Amino acid sequence: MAQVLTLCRSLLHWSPLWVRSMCSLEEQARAIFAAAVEGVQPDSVVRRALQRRGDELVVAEHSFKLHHNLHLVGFGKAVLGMAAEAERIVGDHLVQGIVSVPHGIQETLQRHRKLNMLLDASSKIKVMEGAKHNLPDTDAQRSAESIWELASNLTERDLLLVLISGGGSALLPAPVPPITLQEKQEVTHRLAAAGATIQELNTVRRALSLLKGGGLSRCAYPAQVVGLILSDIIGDPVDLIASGPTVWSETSLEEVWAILYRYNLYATLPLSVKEVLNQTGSQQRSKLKDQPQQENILNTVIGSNAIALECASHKAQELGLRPVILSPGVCGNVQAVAQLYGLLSRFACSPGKEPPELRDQILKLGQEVGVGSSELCRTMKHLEKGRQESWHATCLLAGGEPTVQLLGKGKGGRNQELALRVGLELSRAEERSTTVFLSGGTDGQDGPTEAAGAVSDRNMETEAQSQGLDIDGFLRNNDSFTFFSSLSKGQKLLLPGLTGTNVMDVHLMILPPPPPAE
Ligand SMILES: Nc1ncnc2c1ncn2[C@@H]1O[C@H](COP(=O)(O)OP(=O)(O)OP(=O)(O)O)[C@@H](O)[C@H]1O
Ligand SMILES: O=C(O)[C@H](O)CO
Repeated sequence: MAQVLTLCRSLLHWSPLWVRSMCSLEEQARAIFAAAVEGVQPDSVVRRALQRRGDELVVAEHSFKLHHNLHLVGFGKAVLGMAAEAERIVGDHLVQGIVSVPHGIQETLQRHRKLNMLLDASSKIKVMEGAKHNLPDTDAQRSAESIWELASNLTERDLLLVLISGGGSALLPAPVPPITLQEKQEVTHRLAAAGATIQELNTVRRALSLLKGGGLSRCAYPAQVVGLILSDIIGDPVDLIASGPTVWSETSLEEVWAILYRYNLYATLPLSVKEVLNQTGSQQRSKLKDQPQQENILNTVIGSNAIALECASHKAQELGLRPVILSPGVCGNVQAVAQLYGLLSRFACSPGKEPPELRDQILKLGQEVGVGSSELCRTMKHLEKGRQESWHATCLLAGGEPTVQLLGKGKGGRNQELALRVGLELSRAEERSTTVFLSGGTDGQDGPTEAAGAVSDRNMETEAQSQGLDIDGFLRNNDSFTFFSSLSKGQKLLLPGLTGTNVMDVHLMILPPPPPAE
């Protein structure tokens, strides 16, 4: 008996190694990324969020009576799949629905055989495509008008399910008159081109729209409104994702003007925009009278980067790795982010004790890229333990949306550029680590390329040199896609195809333990 127990213990002890030997670190990294994306698929997030108990719908522990009183609207890049799943769950009580989705998405989903993300031929939901190239256009404006009309005809008997995901702002344009669509488009385009953040952009969008900033739920009053939100902004701010059409928000005019001044737009603003902003103060006072309607609104985040990282963490564990989640809020310059990952790899791979200055460098850099010192200290503790447990590799997971300063004319994306820069950090580090790094966009598309991201490791530079590829030149030209397409015949590219979801980017680094110190 004792022998059997010992055998079982040793099998349990070594099974991770056995599992690991089944596939390379790179294959494991790819499988973990796939699990992150799988966990935030539009259908699975809706399935987790909507519970059906007879004629009752339960969302975030709130229960709603269903009696053929359900209406559905949606806008965003992932809402077609969300709508298909919602209809599978509560379709028998659905009266009507309208979703505003990107131009060409039905054809693309058909092509990728993502049939579960498409509506049945007998669906009660009308699909309206628009916003070519992610820009609000007259098609999207027509969809917004139809959604407005549906919402404004509801009564207190009705329940409006609102499906929201990234890209929703462009798919629901309803400029406050006399602002024209073109004028609104011009303001947002100029702000984006001047480098405004999504938070700044959507703060301005809310002030110029009838439906954003809670306008849709005001319009649906006195119906109950349930917003199911797939987040694509760091920190999951429900008032800013798709510019918060179901979230009561009081526009701070000072903030809006400050943003317009900051990006030098004030002098050249269309007159209509100035007129609307000047009127906003008095409109807001009248909206305040409607405040009790907030009780009719439930907003819940059903998918986010943090959830994707949790799913990735489970997969890593299944593969016998020691997962640690650094943060779902990595932002800032891609160069600083790459340096941070380089330092964390050094930390994990230092035989014995890490160099004395390393901790301080990591904490300092963390501040620049949105990672707090408590998150970093917790992660370093985990990595330190990994150095001692010499048979388990650690899988460090993070997510967010770093930024790239575009100076060149090449083809690339922030994930491929990050993978390239981390590859360089690993190649040029003194420690000979076997760390593998992966960065990928959960939507399956990194910048204007067909790849979602790429994988890199310490051998990248040597391989590039042997193929005559000048890494620094590719970086200067922001040409990471061309680089990875040429390196090892494109084998390091991450090519999942369109995923149908979007919770920003996922970064993961597999850190095998260093050889024991002599
Ligand atoms: N050549 C390039 N190299 C590196 N990054 C690039 C390049 N061209 C574009 N980008 C980056 O790609 C991003 C735009 O692509 P994409 O549409 O995938 O991102 P997004 O704005 O986050 O959209 P989504 O929210 O749908 O993911 C911008 O952050 C831009 O800086
Ligand atoms: O639609 C939008 O506003 C962006 O995707 C952020 O949510």
